[in-house]
Amino acid sequence: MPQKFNHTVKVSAPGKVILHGEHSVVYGKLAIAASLGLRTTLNLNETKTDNLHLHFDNLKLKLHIPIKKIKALFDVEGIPLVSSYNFSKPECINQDVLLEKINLLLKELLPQEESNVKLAVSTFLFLVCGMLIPSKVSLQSMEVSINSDLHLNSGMGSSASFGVTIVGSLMQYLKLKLKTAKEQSDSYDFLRCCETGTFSDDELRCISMWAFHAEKIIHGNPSGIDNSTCTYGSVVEFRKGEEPKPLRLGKQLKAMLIDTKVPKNTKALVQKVLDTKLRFPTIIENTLDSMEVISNLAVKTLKAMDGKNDKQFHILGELADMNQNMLRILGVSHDSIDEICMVLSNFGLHGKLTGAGGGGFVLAIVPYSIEAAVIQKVQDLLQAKNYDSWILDLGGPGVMIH
Ligand SMILES: Nc1ncnc2c1ncn2[C@@H]1O[C@H](COP(=O)(O)OP(=O)(O)O)[C@@H](O)[C@H]1O
Ligand SMILES: C[C@@](O)(CCOP(=O)(O)O)CC(=O)O
Repeated sequence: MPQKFNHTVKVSAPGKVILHGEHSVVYGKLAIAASLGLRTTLNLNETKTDNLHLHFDNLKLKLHIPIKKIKALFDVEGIPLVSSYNFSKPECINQDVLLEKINLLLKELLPQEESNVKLAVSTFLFLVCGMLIPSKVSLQSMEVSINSDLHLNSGMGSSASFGVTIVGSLMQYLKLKLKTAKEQSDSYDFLRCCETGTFSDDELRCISMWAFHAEKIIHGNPSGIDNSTCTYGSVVEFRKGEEPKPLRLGKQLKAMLIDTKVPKNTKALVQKVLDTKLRFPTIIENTLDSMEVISNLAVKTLKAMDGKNDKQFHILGELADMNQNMLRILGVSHDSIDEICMVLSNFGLHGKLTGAGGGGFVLAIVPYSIEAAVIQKVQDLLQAKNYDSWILDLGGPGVMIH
């Protein structure tokens, strides 16, 4: 075990679900997302071992990387990694050049590992290199453990939660280092050095931006909805390129989440929709437009909820059914999703896929008035078909320092 030494940081961030607008959000349409009570947590401890010790529990990965090998990655001389770079502008970093160097290192360190492990490690190294370069804080040995309550590759935003947790931890670490060393750097003014357990609005914006760039490594062309929701938390309206707008709801929303146990690949599904759009532009564009209308109506309905009766839940249910049909047209549903939606509909619940689809999770908003015995019966029936399910609160806090 590496010896514990000096600074420690603990940060967590939630996962997310998309209530309406997955896929259409990629094309600039309105979406609604909510943070989940399930979180990813990172513990960072400085050590004295000349290594970066990585423990990614969900991937059963334990990896030791010599610090000098990581420092060589951001040896900027001769390589244009950075052009007019500053900490709050991650887009200035030459991501392709940095990732190429990281991938070469990973070929040596993880020759046999599957691509999901390599993507997770390269995301981590990208953030360590990208965020530390402009800070002028020299990298020192540390132990980093990441553990998540979320299911990976299932549409719960595990990759964004993972990215936001890493960015939040590195930001908090930098704040501690800069404060201790009183080092002067461009980032010093930007980061609000404080001992409280909160991030400032500027810092949250910066966390979401860095996490968006990290998401590109795993997703290719993300809309930004996942990193925004995992950073800010709450139930939000989201449109690509804009900051999320929290929906102030009168009462806590609850959802049933059902695991199809079919793994999905977000990057491939986003590409599939694009391919279909290129072949049938009018049909797909009309479908995406209809999804925008559904999201707008869902926002209005959510805002009108007063918790007194189920009127708004009926409308939300109809909108969920329509949205699920649109997602079928886009070609991202799956037999298991259809089977689950059928079971739910027999009990007056309205399921739709959440996230990229192709498997992953089905989401159904739970009306306030539904009896616990009915919920139990639905869950038992789903279990009999080998589908696990949970009732979860929607809209908890975003990234947090512990
Ligand atoms: N807790 C975690 N530890 C390590 N890697 C993670 C973790 N969570 C997510 N990842 C990375 O993100 C990938 C899942 O991303 P993605 O397919 O987008 O699923 P999701 O819909 O859950 O975000 C994983 O294969 C892994 O590379
Ligand atoms: C399909 C999409 O709208 C949501 C993907 O969500 P997830 O990766 O399945 O959690 C893509 C995106 O918005 O970047």
